[in-house]
Amino acid sequence: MTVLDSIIDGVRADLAARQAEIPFEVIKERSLAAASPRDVMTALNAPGIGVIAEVKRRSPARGELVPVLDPAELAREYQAAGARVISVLTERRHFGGSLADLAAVRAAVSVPVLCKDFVVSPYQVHEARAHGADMVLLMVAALEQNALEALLDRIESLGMVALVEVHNAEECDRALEAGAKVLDVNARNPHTLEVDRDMFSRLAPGLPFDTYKVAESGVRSPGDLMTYAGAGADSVLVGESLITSGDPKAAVTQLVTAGSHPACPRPSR
Ligand SMILES: O=P(O)(O)OC[C@@H](O)[C@@H](O)c1c[nH]c2ccccc12
Repeated sequence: MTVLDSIIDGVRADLAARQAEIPFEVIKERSLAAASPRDVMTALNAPGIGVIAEVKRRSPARGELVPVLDPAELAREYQAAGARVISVLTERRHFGGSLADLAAVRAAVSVPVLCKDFVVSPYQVHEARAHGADMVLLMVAALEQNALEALLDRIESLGMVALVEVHNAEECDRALEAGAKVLDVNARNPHTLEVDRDMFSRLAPGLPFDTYKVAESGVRSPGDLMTYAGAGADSVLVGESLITSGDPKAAVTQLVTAGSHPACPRPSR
């Protein structure tokens, strides 16, 4: 059993417990009654290379990242430093997150918010929206093709944007086939947790020019952002290196500054 398999098992068990408490119809009503989604595409398409900054308490690879983390305060710092979208890890068992973290961040910032979880059921899409999500992650590696398509449609029908995560060429084809408009190439292999920073530059040339491209995982510095920009990334998604930097606001500022520098390569879109 790979790391991804065991995470998904835990996600399904937690999901079953929540479903036993709140019926699908109720969570659906709450998602429809929530404040309208924010405009993700306009935020992502601002000039220069974008920074999506992640609120992440722990990781399967590193354990706890910092002892006390106030998600709302951290998100405010990310926004003040110029992050375009704030990603919130909501998975509990391996990342220490929660839907409460998502709601707290959504209330603290005015930029769009990404729900980062292992979504396997429509129930989770409605939960995400009910807690303020504007964007929802779908991992191709965790989903059969028909589930991927159905979840993507549901995310869009609620006015949100799907961030579709891929790790290889076959997953890129499946994501595009499903109609993904925003793709993220995760340099971390979800089965082994190993980071391969060349993954983006191998996959990006095969993607349509009008697909919005996010490079994800293992971004440590403005240099990494420039490298990904040179390979065609429109935005980078960064978690761990911000959280552990000691000064997340300064770390985001450095990335945003590099991404808007005239010498930074521009995507061709
Ligand atoms: O902390 P990093 O190395 O900057 O990586 C962030 C992000 O890519 C990582 O949290 C992630 C990528 N895909 C995921 C899927 C689920 C949970 C988490 C993730």
